[in-house]
Amino acid sequence: MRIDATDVRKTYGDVTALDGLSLSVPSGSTYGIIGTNGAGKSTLFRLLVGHDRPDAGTVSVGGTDVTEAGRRVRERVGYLPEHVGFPDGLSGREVLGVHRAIRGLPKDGRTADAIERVGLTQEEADRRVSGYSNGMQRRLGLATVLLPDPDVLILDEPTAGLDPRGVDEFHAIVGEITAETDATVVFCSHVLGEVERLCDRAAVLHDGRVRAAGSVDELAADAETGNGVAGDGDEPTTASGRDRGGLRAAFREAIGGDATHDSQADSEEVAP
Ligand SMILES: Nc1ncnc2c1ncn2[C@@H]1O[C@H](COP(=O)(O)OP(=O)(O)OP(=O)(O)O)[C@@H](O)[C@H]1O
Repeated sequence: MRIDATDVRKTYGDVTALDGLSLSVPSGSTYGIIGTNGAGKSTLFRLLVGHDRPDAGTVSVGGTDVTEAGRRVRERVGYLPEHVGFPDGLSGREVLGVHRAIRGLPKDGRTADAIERVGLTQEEADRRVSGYSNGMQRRLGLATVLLPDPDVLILDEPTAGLDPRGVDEFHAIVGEITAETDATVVFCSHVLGEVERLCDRAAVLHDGRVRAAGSVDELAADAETGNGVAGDGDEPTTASGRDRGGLRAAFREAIGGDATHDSQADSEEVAP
């Protein structure tokens, strides 16, 4: 399913979170959103699943306007917010059972499948979530969004706080999903190498607007050759900027050399 956001504006009091943002995510792509803190990534994701409404502009998933038919869209979308809380008294398996029931999904073994898919052991799934580590909670969160076999996955900083093994395992899960299904996967991350590794396309958000978007190769190559901000063309370029960390250059160029944000991106680039 493709995703389109057109001229989207969203304010919270005096704060403009999204300032005329437009973005197109082709069906079946793995799309990385990179941006500075406060760029509007989480706001965009909330609008994509109808948890919030734009002040202006339109957001659609699979051609369906999210503002008009949010519930229908959410049936096909798995959304993992940045912070997920689970009731302490329940086991991981029970949490999944509640999610399955709320979504009206059949009891057909999908809970056990989801547990296995995210790398939780069946024994861990029977433990109370109050005793889960951060990594186990992230895995459980991902399992909840995989339950309905969604057409679209929207993941808000899914690897934040994971140790290197957890990050690798998350990458493997995304790799499996993209290899075995035609799901569209959109996630945001501060780790540019992760976006380069996993995504075919990416966008740079800054101050509530898309500053650059396109195939990862194209963005990286354009930044390296000084061709300026890339458009959102369909064909990747042949030059592979991936090998040379070119996405970092694209990010720098897109946010206009803001020194504070730049150093943050650099430091997080090397973080696991
Ligand atoms: N519910 C809200 N109430 C008030 N301001 C908000 C709200 N949600 C977001 N904002 C503001 O909107 C701007 C964009 O926030 P958002 O959380 O979307 O950014 P982000 O790119 O996800 O940031 P981060 O990388 O730090 O998670 C910020 O200035 C933020 O303070």
